[in-house]
Amino acid sequence: MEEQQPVNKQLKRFYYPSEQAVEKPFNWLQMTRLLAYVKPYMRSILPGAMLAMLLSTIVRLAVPTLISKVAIDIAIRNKDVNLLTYIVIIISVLYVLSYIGNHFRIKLVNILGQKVIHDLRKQLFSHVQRLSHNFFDKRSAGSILVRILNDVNSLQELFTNGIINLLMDVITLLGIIAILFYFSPQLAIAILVILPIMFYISTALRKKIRRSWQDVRIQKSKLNSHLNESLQGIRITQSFSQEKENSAFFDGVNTDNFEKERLAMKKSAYFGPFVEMSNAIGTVILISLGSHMIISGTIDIGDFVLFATFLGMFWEPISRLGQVYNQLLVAMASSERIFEFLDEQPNVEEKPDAKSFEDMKGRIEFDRVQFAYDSDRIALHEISLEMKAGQTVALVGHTGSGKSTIANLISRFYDPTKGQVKIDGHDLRDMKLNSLRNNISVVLQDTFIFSGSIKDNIRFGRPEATDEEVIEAAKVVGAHDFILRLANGYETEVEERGSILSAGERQLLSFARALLADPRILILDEATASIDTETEMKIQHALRKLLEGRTAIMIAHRLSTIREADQIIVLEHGKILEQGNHDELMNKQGEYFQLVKSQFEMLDAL
Ligand SMILES: Nc1ncnc2c1ncn2[C@@H]1O[C@H](COP(=O)(O)OP(=O)(O)OP(=O)(O)O)[C@@H](O)[C@H]1O
Repeated sequence: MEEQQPVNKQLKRFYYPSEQAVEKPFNWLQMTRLLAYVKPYMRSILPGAMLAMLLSTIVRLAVPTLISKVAIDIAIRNKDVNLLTYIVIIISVLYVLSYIGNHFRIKLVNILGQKVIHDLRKQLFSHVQRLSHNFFDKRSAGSILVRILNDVNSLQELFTNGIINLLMDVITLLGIIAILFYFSPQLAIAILVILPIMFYISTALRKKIRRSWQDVRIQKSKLNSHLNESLQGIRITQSFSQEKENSAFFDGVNTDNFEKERLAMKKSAYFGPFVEMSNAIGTVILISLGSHMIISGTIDIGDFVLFATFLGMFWEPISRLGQVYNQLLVAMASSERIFEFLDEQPNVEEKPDAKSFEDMKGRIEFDRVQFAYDSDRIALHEISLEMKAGQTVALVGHTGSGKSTIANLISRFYDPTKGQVKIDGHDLRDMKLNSLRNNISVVLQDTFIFSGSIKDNIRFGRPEATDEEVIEAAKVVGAHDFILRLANGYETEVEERGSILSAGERQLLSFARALLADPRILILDEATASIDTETEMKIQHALRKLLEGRTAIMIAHRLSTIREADQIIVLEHGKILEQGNHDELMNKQGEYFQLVKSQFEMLDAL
């Protein structure tokens, strides 16, 4: 613990904002929305589960009543062996029914819970997938993961056991109270008078216990976050020899976790004995008052046995009700977070009457386009440009000048705040998103390789492509040779992010992927940055092939890739400074000329 503080204070690292409240006040509206997920199963699973639950509850109440009021008070008192035999048979049949009822209740309720969770997770995932880039800009992947996994999981308990248990417990409690009052209102009042006091104390105790377990959960999530971050950044940690600091921080979080868990256990340990004590008080009242009542003939021995049995059965549902209440509060917080995601609408929306691109040519126009990611920082200032179909256009400029932003607007990952982005004369906002994006391939510097075979990674954009087409695409971009050198060639399985491949190899794979998808518009965002100059020379030819007949937007710092472009657009602070081909811009001796000069000076200095 001591070691953790200085590390934390000095470094301002490993900052994990606490999870939002783990529980929220009960909210009917939200509960109704949550319960709507059970609706599809109202006719299939739910009636069976309810029936099974009712059956086992009735047996639970009927057996003690039969034993006390019929077996003891009638059969035993009158020494009626026949009646006793009947009762034994009836009770046996009831228990068999209860067994069957319980079996089906547990089975059906679990299926119901799993189905609801499955539906909810499916809906959440497909909704999140459709959200726009700005949604992902604002959130870490980890926090989205937590909602799709943990928040949905925390609803599972409510849907599997919670709701049915709630009904079962309420019915059991009301049943017990009704039976007790029916047979002896006086004794019932005497025993149940302690109920509100016990209920109050147990609720207060539970609240404390609940808070402690919330602390444990928050601490656990910090532990998870740290573990996750540490494993992801292990290479950097090792290369900067920060293992000791990292371990010290982990020790701190781990110890905190232990402390919180110890505290929660300590508080929880009060609850069991408290329930026993409540039982004991009830029993004392029952024995002292009940025995007097038997002697005075106010009640029968059977009533006494009935009260004693029900008293023992009373606390279980009460304590479980508290548990369901906890589940409800946790579910409120989780469902609030889930609904917040589900209510999020994509910023980039498709109009209902959106049209499809028929045979896109690839002429791109920006008509006085202004764009800002945040309202206070403008990334593009009313720029106008035209990229003719089939042209290769290089976007050049300092870091942060707006090159990737232009590419993002062409793919319509964002909509301009002012002006229009058009392809073949159509405003992108009037077109179907799929029909636009099916015509565009983007190759980024940090290309993403999915887990799976090399072959399937190449055919990512066109899953129906044949093996021959995959190999042909790899050959054209010069990836074929290195793929053949892998353990299983095209069938080699790569892990998530393709860490067994070098950055350059991953890049070549993404070229093959782009070529196979055969887009009309190709965006290469710093795509050749990870490839060494020699390989780049080799693939220049492949690159030309890749660009052939398509409109290509290349974002590059390297002169060799830029100079062959038909058009070079020089950007600065979101504005176009210069435009033209290499020779024109060199003659102009402006910003581009300076950029080229500085690259040569840098090379000379080496
Ligand atoms: N997702 C985002 N959210 C908010 N601001 C962003 C986002 N992406 C980029 N920006 C900002 O927009 C401006 C333009 O960024 P852009 O990525 O277009 O630059 P770039 O020219 O491609 O830079 P680089 O050469 O470094 O890739 C920068 O000021 C950047 O900080």
